[in-house]
Amino acid sequence: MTTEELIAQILKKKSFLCVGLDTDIDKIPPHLLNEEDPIFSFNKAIIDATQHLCVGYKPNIAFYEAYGLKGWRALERTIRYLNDNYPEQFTIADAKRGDIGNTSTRYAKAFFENLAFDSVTIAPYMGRDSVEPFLAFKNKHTILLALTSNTGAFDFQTKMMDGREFYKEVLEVSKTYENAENLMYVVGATKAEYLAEIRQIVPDHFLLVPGVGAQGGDLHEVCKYGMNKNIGLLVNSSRGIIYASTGRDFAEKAAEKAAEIQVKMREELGKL
Ligand SMILES: O=c1ccn([C@@H]2O[C@H](COP(=O)(O)O)[C@@H](O)[C@H]2O)c(=O)[nH]1
Repeated sequence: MTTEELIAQILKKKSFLCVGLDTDIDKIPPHLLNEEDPIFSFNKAIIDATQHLCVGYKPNIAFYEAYGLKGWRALERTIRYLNDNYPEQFTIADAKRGDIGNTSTRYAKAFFENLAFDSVTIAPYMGRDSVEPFLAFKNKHTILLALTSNTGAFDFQTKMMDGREFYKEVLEVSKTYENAENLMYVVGATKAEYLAEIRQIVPDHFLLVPGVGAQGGDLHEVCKYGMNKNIGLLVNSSRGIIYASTGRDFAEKAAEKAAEIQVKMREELGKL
């Protein structure tokens, strides 16, 4: 999917919500456990109930890898279901990969070609040659961790390096990478006050913002400091939406939670 197509979807749906598919078999409604593939059945119901309220889905790969082959099969079915039925949805493999170039190319093929995701999250720590193999894929997006939502972000990301914070170094240096127009960045909603300075460095790139909902980030603050002329935000909520109920009404309740966020997003978009 191109960035222009993503922006068009946001304007059409008046939403920049991404629903996180962090599907944990211990948290899904018990009646689904009798199904042949409970994880996929859960995801399918959540997707069908929320797709009109959001523009993207972000399965976190850890929740699938944890179940071995069964988990990978559920992930494969989920991304295929999305691409076949809702190709307008922007898909994110939250995998946080990155390795020497030769290996990064294989990761890129796994997520962009084999699984056909639109984007993948990447850790910047190994530098240029670990990121550029992902950027080489046309109309695919590489989402680099910049300033993450967790408290551990202060261990390294905000430390000074050559006169500026490390996360700012990540932003500045990555702009010089080949095909940098295919970059997006992760910035945690819990650190919304940093967004104004981040926007000075990357005014045009899209930001993936996790951390509203269960982690307590504030949507209004994120929009105030992070929105640009093309919106430039994809705000993710996982647990706050998908585990709204553990009963048979789980999909309906998830849609209610997604709708609550979408209403606020519509208001924020109205201010543009
Ligand atoms: O800085 C980051 C980077 C990634 N995440 C991931 O986003 C979701 C958030 O889930 P919630 O349930 O809405 O808290 C999850 O997959 C994280 O691994 C993040 O939270 N922060």
